[in-house]
Amino acid sequence: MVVNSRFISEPKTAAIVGCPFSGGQPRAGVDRGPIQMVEAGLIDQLTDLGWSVKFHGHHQFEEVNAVSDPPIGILKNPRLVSRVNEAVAQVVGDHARKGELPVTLGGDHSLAMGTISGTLSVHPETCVIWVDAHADINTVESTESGNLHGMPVSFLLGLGSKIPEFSWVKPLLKADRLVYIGLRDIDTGEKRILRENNIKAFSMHEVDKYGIGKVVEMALDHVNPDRDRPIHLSFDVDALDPSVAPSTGTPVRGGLTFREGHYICEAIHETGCLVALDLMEVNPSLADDASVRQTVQVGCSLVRSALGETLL
Ligand SMILES: NC(=[NH2+])NCCC[C@H](N)C(=O)O
Ligand SMILES: [Mn+2]
Ligand SMILES: [Mn+2]
Repeated sequence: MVVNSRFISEPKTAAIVGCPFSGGQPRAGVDRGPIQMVEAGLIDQLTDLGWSVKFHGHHQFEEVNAVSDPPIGILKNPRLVSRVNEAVAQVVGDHARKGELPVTLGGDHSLAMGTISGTLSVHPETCVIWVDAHADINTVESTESGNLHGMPVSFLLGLGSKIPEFSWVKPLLKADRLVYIGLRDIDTGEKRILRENNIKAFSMHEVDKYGIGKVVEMALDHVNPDRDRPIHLSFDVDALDPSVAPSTGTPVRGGLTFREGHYICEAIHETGCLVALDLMEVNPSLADDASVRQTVQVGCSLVRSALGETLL
């Protein structure tokens, strides 16, 4: 197996950043996602692909958990989410600085505030490909739920009013370096934000219209026209149809097929530009045992595809 990745040093090392964290949303159990993916054999699977894999156990957020954390406005667990993400940004940045590929396993998608901050601190030219049913771009003003997993992108872009607690998040992501694939459940306020900031998004409508091959090509042409910029792929497992990945906190029907999800990962691997990967929102406490096993396995196979597994 040939690992294709021009920004990663030899020997190609994948650093698993296990983040058992659920504070960005209300449903218990999403903190078990990374634990189950590792237990399902992900480390060995990546080793078999030719990676040297670093994994020193899941990150512990207990100390952070202890702080008293009343809502700020309607934002829930703001201090907890902020501190955990600040730590994640540090860890992801440290791995990236060493030329390793950080693979962050969530946990809820608020963690991307940390992972993408970490990546951008090392690779400022990075573009972000966000694969999700949701845009996760609510601002402090627009959020209706107050769940921070619906907001990380607005923090990274510097949109909305600033909260002192999150002052460590630098707005290093430019709107034209971000592209979405798989969207189908966007809040009214988010639609306006996407429009006003001219953010490129390929919803399921475009996936149906053009096919996934063309959509990925157009997405890359937008954020990475010469295929020379580093890519951070942030994959929310709820981008997949609930029949493919049922165990997740905010499932939305009409999603990506198994192959469409894997195709995205394979095509991004082929660019050789991947510098960081997130696999988020696997919640093993939702749905029956068979559905949980299926979702955990899909999570592992998406990671393998992004790290070079091919069908032939
Ligand atoms: N990462 C996710 N699953 N996000 C779901 C977000 C749902 C909704 N837009 C909200 O802001 O609450
Ligand atoms: Mn989502
Ligand atoms: Mn998400």
